Amino acid sequence: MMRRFDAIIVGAGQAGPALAGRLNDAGKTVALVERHLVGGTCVNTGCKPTKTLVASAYAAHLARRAADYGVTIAGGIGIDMPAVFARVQKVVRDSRHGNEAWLEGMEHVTLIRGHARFTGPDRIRVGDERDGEDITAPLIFLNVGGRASIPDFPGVDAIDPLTNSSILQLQAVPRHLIVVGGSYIGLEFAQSFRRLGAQVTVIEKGPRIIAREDEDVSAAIHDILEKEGIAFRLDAECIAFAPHPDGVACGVSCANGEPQVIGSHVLIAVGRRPNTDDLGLDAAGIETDERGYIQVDDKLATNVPGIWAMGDCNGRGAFTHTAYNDFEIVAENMLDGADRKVTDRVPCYGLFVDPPLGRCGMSEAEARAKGHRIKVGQRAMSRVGRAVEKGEALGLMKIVVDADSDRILGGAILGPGGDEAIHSILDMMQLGATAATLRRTVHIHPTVAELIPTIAGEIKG
Ligand SMILES: Cc1cc2nc3c(=O)[nH]c(=O)nc-3n(C[C@H](O)[C@H](O)[C@H](O)COP(=O)(O)OP(=O)(O)OC[C@H]3O[C@@H](n4cnc5c(N)ncnc54)[C@H](O)[C@@H]3O)c2cc1C
Ligand SMILES: NC(=O)c1ccc[n+]([C@@H]2O[C@H](COP(=O)([O-])OP(=O)(O)OC[C@H]3O[C@@H](n4cnc5c(N)ncnc54)[C@H](O)[C@@H]3O)[C@@H](O)[C@H]2O)c1
Repeated sequence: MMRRFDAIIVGAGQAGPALAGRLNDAGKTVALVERHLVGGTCVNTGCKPTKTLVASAYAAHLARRAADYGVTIAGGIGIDMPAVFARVQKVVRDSRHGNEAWLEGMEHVTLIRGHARFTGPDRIRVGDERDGEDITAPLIFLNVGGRASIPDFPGVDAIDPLTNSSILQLQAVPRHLIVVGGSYIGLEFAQSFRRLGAQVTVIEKGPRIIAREDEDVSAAIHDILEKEGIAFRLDAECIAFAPHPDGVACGVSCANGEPQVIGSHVLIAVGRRPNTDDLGLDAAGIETDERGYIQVDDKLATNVPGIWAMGDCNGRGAFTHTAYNDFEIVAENMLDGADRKVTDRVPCYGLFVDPPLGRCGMSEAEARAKGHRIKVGQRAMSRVGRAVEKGEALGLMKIVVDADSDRILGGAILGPGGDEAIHSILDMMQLGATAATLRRTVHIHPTVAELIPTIAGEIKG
């Protein structure tokens, strides 16, 4: 028997449940298929647990620095790792349960647990051949997300490496955590575990960490992390692993330094891959690129009429806010007669090391590469009053402006509250504002964001 719905959504991550809600309100029957945990990556193994861990790590760091503020802590500080992880798990559980309760309250939505696979352009098999069921709908929305990519490093099968998911199951601080990959995932875990007491080495194949950022931003973050005691091995070309009496030997074959790093645990954080390899896309004729990302147009429609792809699996964003924006685009175009497009959004994201990096639009290097003649306004956090008052004056802020039109092209704020303050530049960019408009805006004293109009007035070619 084939159950029929008005719509099928595969994946209860960041776009699927919200779309189910909109369709439900419009009176449509919806099958929402989820094979694992409601909330997907962000809620269960991504944003939420990591930002909760970052908060514990920040508390430990601040406690160690208490004397800088004239505060004494008798007997030193300790880390109760089971309590740290219990806090992480509670935040995750509460969020997941909240999502589940929200879905259960939707009258026309049926949550079906199981793995979904296309058997035709309008039909999906949930579960295996024997025990599964077939469902069909004229509208299908894919929100299948991604997972950690584990390259075929020599020896990787012999060492049981950690990913962003399994590292959250640890009950104790690793003695020496080797983090392979010096980018968003790797650096957030590296700093958190360092502050919670682990020795940490980051191994990166490129010549610098977070290579998507401008060199000065990348260097400032490297410097901050190194001063906290994190070791870096850059230009690591031939990474290989072998079991070792002390845990794991990681061959790094770098140009300089020891050829091996011996650690107790290895976290692999070298990128993500979309969950599209086991979705039966061929049965529906849905096109992907060579890395498995579903090909979509500017309104997130696939090449097959009636099928859309939202979130990480379409390769047009890799963040929770881009997945959610995908939902808004699809829902408003379909239900409200809107004309929203992916290319209308200004790229933005945070890197939640401490101090955090907030980013929007183009980096300086990107703007130059795209042929813009640019001007840049810049200031070190040591010259930002609020950062100095907080005793957190590490980092920098900068604004990139098109020299010909005076339009704001991008911004970076690495410093206390940088993840929040960046929205002041982001919102101006969404409105297509010029640096002159930003310069005339009055911001609240004393804040980090207060300096944004000042910098907009100091831009140089
Ligand atoms: C460690 C880490 C930290 C992160 N931190 C941040 C952050 O601070 N800010 C930020 O914006 N982003 C962050 N991200 C990225 C963010 O988590 C993702 O961009 C976001 O979760 C993508 O949402 P999604 O809905 O596309 O996919 P997911 O959240 O991955 O959801 C996809 C869902 O589909 C299900 N599914 C897959 N295939 C099938 C199938 N065949 N049948 C049924 N169900 C299926 C999966 O089980 C999953 O529940 C982080 C990611 C990681 C790994
Ligand atoms: N704060 C956030 O919003 C946040 C946090 C975590 C993750 N994410 C999302 O998750 C995605 C994946 O993050 P990520 O950090 O895993 O990947 P990434 O693609 O951002 O970076 C991978 C890093 O690993 C390095 N690398 C690649 N292959 C390697 C190899 N063989 N050996 C050593 N180093 C290697 C790359 O040079 C790069 O520095 C990001 O693109 C981001 O969108 C977002």
